[in-house]
Amino acid sequence: MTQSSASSNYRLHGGVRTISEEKLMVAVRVRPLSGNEGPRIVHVVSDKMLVLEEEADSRRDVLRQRRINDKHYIYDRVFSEDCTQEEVYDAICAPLVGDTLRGIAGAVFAYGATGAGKTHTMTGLMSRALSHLFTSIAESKDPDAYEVKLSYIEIYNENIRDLLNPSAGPLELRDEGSHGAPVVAGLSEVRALGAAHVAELLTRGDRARTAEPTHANHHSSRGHALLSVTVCAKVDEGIQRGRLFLIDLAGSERAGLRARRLEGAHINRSLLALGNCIMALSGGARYVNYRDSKLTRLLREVLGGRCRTVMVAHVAPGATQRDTTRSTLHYAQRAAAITNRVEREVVETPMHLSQYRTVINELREEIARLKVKMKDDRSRSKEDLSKEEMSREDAIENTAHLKSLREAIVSTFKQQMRLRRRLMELDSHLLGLALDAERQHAAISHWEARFNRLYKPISIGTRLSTQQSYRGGTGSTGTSSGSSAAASERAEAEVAVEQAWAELAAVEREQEAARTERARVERQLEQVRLRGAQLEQELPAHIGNGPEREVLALVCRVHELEADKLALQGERAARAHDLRRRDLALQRRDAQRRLSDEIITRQRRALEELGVGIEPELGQLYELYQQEIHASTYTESNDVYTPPYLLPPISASTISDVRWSGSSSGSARGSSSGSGGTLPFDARLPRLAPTPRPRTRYSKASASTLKRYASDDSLVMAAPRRSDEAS
Ligand SMILES: Nc1ncnc2c1ncn2[C@@H]1O[C@H](COP(=O)(O)OP(=O)(O)OP(=O)(O)O)[C@@H](O)[C@H]1O
Repeated sequence: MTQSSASSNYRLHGGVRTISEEKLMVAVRVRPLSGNEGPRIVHVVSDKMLVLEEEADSRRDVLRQRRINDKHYIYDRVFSEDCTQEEVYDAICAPLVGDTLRGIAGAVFAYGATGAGKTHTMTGLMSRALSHLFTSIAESKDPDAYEVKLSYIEIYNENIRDLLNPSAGPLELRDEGSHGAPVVAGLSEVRALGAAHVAELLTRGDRARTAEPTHANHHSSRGHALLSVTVCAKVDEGIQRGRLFLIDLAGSERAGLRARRLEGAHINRSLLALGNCIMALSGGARYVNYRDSKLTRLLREVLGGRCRTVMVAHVAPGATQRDTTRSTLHYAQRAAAITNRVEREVVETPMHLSQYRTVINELREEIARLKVKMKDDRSRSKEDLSKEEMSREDAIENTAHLKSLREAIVSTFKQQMRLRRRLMELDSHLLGLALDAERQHAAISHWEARFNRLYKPISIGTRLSTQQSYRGGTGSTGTSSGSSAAASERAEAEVAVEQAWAELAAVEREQEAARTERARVERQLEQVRLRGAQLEQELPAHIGNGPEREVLALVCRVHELEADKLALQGERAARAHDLRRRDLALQRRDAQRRLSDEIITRQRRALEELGVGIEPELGQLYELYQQEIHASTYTESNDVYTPPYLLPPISASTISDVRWSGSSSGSARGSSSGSGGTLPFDARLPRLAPTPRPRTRYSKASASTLKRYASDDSLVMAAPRRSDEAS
């Protein structure tokens, strides 16, 4: 697998073609009755209809009243508790997998109250969809033409977490791109190698989800989970991109434990925003406010966008759930009125900036040459025509020759454009691979810093054994003092690092293959260019007045338009690339800051354990640092948000020793003025630990890469060199 993009786009754009306008498919799944939820009030009548028993208004004629009040609901599909996971998959998700392979985006989202069965359904769909996808690819004509990538995020307390890289901090959601597409900056997209690999990734992601017991569900998901599967395939027009979004929403819940109020409020707020979007879209509103929550911003394509979307509403059948069931069924009915414009997406491959420039320059040169020839020829042909009358036979012969010449010129031009595009694709691919490599280095670096050790090699072939010398490592094995959490984190680190090395090796192999292919295409392009030049040489002698000249002028115009188009694409690519570069830099800063936090926290603990006082100025710096972190993690929407990175307060005893009250309250925003602060600097303070030895492999690689970023406007980023790594 390869973790690739520095950002993931949740909106589809590029060369798209509308397939059809379609209503959302709405299905309802009723889960089995559980022991403590009263008598059954939801009855599945058919695979399209269910009945919700309502309470009788009066005690007289209860049966009659009930019949009047009971409400019938009709949906595209209703699944009773007897329906298997397989049946649900076949009915709603299997067709979307076929679509994904054809470049069409599809989505399934599970909706409903807590404990209604959303995660149960989505877990079944996710594993089946991915194994179906890989089977279909394997059975296709050209399995190698496909590439599958996964990203998996959770929105928890309005923060976006990368479930495939949970140690990364909260990710930023940006509106960018030509359509204001929401982009999750810094999200890892992992290239999936096969069904088994995907199963492992999903397990890893699911383990990282936030779950707590609630009154209705002992393992309740407390955040919304969005799995995005992207399938790219090479087609004649460019790269066809199909996407499948599988979304497990958190369930709404009435106010519960104090500790859960915050997350409950966030869940309810985002679900309310989602409900509002559903109501607005189903009512045909001209303006739909997606901006009220991150969830709705991310689901913009899924609701009222370009996806073929299925909503699976989940209900519990018991009487105690009547209100939530009614509300869920109501929203599901409204959602059925939403229309999406389903489209097939073929994106032109993003190109490499320097390549844009080269191609544009070449095109402009070609245009200039053709124009000169036309000009020369016009004057000459006028002279010629005035001096000598061309025989009729010659004229016919010339016209025929010119026609075939013109066709040959146009054909070589097309070939050149195709080969140039291929070159750009390869450059762009190489650029992506370099970023992939960088990302793997960053992942290894993260774990090495986390455990202050160099990781042991893994045996995944001869290639990796060359890395052994570097990774022989000096770090301690870091034997944990028995904490099982620490042990499991270490085990996770081992697996993550092992995968990172394996991916690095895969990336290098791919880089090699891409370079070979690039050299081959370059040779081919040179031959075609020579041929084109020869054909142009023939032009002046044969061109005449009239329609031929017009056609030639048209060829020039086509060249000009192509050049203009490329110039525009180049600008767009430069902007996109710049953003990716900034994302990577931000990620680095974030990692550095975490490391600083860790160092400061440990040093503070050491100070406490040694019972030494700290000088007031240092105390104030701690306080300032804490406030800075608080300010930078405090977001508008999180008015009751607790920043995750607060450093632990210094214990009261240490503080009282120094009569400095700065952070003794433990408050993130405690006063830093201090009441004392008169104690001189304590000579027993431990020295700062020496700066951790930089990981040569990563630091050098990143330094050289960043330097290139700064100085080289060609935007080509080289993968870290082996010589760097070995040192
Ligand atoms: N169709 C079903 N058949 C059998 N068991 C089910 C079914 N649906 C749900 N369950 C069981 O009901 C319990 C609650 O389901 P689940 O965790 O999927 O609910 P949820 O809607 O995701 O809840 P939350 O929003 O709190 O995460 C689980 O123990 C699950 O195994």
